[in-house]
Amino acid sequence: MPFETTLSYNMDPVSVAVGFVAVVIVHKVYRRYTRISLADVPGPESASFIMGDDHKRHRKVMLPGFGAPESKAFLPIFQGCAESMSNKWMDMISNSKEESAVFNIPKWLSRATFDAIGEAAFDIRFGSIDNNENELGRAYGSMMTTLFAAPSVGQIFFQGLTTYIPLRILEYFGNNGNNPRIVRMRETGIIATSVAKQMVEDKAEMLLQGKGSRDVFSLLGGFTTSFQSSKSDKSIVKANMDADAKAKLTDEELFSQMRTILFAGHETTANTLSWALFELAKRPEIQSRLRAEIRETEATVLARGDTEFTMADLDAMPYTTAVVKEVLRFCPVIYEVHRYASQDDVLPLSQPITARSGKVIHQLPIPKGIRIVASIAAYNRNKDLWGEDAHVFNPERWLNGVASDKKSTSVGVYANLMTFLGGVRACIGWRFAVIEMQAFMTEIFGKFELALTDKSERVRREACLVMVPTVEGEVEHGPQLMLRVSVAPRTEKE
Ligand code: HEM
Repeated sequence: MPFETTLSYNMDPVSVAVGFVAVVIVHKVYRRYTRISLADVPGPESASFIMGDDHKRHRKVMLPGFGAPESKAFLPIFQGCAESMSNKWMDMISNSKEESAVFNIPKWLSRATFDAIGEAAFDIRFGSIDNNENELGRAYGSMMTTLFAAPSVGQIFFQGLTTYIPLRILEYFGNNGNNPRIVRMRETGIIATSVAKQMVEDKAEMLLQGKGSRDVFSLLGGFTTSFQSSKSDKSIVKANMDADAKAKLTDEELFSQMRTILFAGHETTANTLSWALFELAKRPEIQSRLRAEIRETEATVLARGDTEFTMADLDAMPYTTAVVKEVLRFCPVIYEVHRYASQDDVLPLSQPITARSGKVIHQLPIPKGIRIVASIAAYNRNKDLWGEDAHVFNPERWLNGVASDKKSTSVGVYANLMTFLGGVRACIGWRFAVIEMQAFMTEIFGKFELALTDKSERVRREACLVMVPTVEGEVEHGPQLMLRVSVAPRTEKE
């Protein structure tokens, strides 16, 4: 990286457990130009950008919406969105002459997960699966590839140069620049804010009428300064009654959080699911085993008179759980994080490394001010943790004890993976994401068989802050993963 003092760090398990998560990971930084322009999308007050005490305050406000019971209560919403998508697929397959159809998977999943985040987080029906007309859904759709895919040498050079340009000039450029990528980012930010404002207005009215439901926002909304004045209203969620006035979010902060949740809460899950479908399309034997477990559980569900899987049903499906964990290990869509050290530090290493000088190093000195690029993907494929076949997609490792959840260097919020990170900046929506994945995987693989196409043989992992599938030579077409989908036959017993 030109002009910057950067440490590229492959997430040694010991230093992750001992120091990285605890000390360094708290302090985050984006390359300034990217940060300024990217802040247009979630908003400058978003949890992704704020630091220190402000960050703690935002986390405290948001956490009640993302606990285990709250996330589990969203299962029927996720199942409904997955089913809407699969009903569309069924219709399109039955109308096709070939008894199968080719779908651009990330586009469908982006629409379905956008509907899911709308309903679960804000109690709003975006209806993207039905008509794909939602302006914000469409703006988000190909945003990451438009902005960050295949940067030219000039763009990379400019990014490096921004370290030396005064912040005010960069901000002016971010707010007024005509570069198509900056314009796109700005416009998406404007649409996202107007959607957030509309949602706040609608929701405020509902909450004040005592119609708040269990969506994340009903919990979040209670903390805003707007609601403080109406504290006497008994209808406002209990959280608001208990909240310390200093802990509340301003309206601007609330809009930023809503934009963060709208974006972080659907593109990550949509791309993770896309990679899941890709890995399974390559492996029909894993699909069959998964489908057998799903249909066996389905038979139990129907026999007891229910129509949908409960959380207990999903949690009692060991193979499906193993596949979900393996997808999250093998395909971490946020593949690296950027931090800087706010103080001198030292990180111990699990294995000594030999420097170019020949000196053997047992710990890594971290000087104040150094920027650290930490690879989540490298941690998730560390052979010491995941076995010699760490580079192979193999759900079996979660069943045969190789990838036991309780490693001696246990880090991360889920399954000892770094996919959702760990520590105070861990993903707030990880439970939400895991349950959403369980619901979508069960719906898709219970009903369909997936196969590769000529185009999917040319899939390329496009690193645009989120790892997005594109096709070699067709990056300008945005997210692309074309898979052939057919209805999975049922045996007489099923
Ligand atoms: C498979 C899906 C997901 C993955 C892999 C993922 C991963 C991550 C990672 C690695 C971070 C830390 C980024 C950094 O600090 O640089 C993060 C932060 C965050 N995620 Fe997720 N995420 C997912 C789904 C979700 C969902 C569904 C939501 C909300 C509904 C969400 C909301 C957030 C928020 C608000 C933050 C910022 C937290 C903070 O800085 O305090 N994420 N996510």
